[in-house]
Amino acid sequence: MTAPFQTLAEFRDILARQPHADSEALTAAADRNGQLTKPPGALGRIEDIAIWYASWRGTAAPTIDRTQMVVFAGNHGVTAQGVSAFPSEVTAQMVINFQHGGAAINQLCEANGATLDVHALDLDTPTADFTQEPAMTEQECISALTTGWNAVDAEADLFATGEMGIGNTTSAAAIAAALFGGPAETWTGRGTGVDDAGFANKVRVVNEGLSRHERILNDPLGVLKCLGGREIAAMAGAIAAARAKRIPVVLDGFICTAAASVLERAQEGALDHAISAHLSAEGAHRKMLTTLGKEPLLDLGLRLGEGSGAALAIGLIKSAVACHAGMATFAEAGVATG
Ligand SMILES: O=C(O)c1ccc[n+]([C@@H]2O[C@H](COP(=O)([O-])O)[C@@H](O)[C@H]2O)c1
Ligand SMILES: Cc1cc2nc[nH]c2cc1C
Repeated sequence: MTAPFQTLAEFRDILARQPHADSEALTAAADRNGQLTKPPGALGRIEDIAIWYASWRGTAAPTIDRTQMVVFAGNHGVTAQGVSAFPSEVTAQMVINFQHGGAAINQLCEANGATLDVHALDLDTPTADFTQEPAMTEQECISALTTGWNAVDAEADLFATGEMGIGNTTSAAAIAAALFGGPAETWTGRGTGVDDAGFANKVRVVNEGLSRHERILNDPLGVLKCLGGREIAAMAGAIAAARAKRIPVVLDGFICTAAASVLERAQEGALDHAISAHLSAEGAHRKMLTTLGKEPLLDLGLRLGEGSGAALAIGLIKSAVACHAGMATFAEAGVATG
């Protein structure tokens, strides 16, 4: 797909003109769900997932045949402030690991039947330290959004995204604090595992970022540019591109949800086609999801990122859609209704 925007203002306009769920397909899918051989509601949220999926695909009984996972990687200038338990070199090293098939996400995609694409965004040129200046120029931010937009396979019928970027939990916390307000400490977590002093330092850094960029805090795309990262902008671009193609999206953990939050704050309802895969162990993820009105599918204590939680949730979504399309109705099976 070729990205149809060249400025942040044009991207904002596109968000305002995105397609919506198909209400006829939703009604038809709900009707079919009511006829399937199970007590009403007995498959719990699995039923809701199938109906939601059908409403985005625009047919009563869709199937999932082509699931795409895309992991975006970026480096962060704010790591100069000592915000991570790991050095920045790990970002590029993990990208090589992804390419060689050695990371958790490789196994999770294989196990759950998803293709995996990895996009490394200018790893040799980290974003600027957001305590000093905007993390990205408008052009850099647009370029990252474009990479994300163009990464989506138009033929995919389920799209999942995740990230790799040492330092990006600090960026995600700053984005969340800017978008949703409230004290920095309520949005800041331990990331890869900083100690108490490290946590206090992250809170300081988030607060410095918020003060430095105070003027743009009411502009969600300005927040992305000033406090975000390339992989975060790319995830936002990809989530928006999937919406344009009516491809349902599976969101990963804390950083992915922060990227998604930018879209929701820029355009209410921008995440209606997205489902939260899991509740991350990163402390503020629950608050972020509650604010977005999203209930995560899984709660496994994950804090890996790289799309891992989303890959695990793909199995559930495929199962939901397979039941919906493949189960017999009471009439077909000759089973008596209650
Ligand atoms: O997905 C999450 O919720 C998550 C929570 C904590 C850490 N991570 C991963 O850890 C890295 C960021 O951690 P940090 O401490 O360097 O900010 C980045 O590569 C993320 O993929 C991811
Ligand atoms: C080893 C390692 C793997 C990761 N995968 C996603 N984020 C990560 C951070 C680290 C440190």
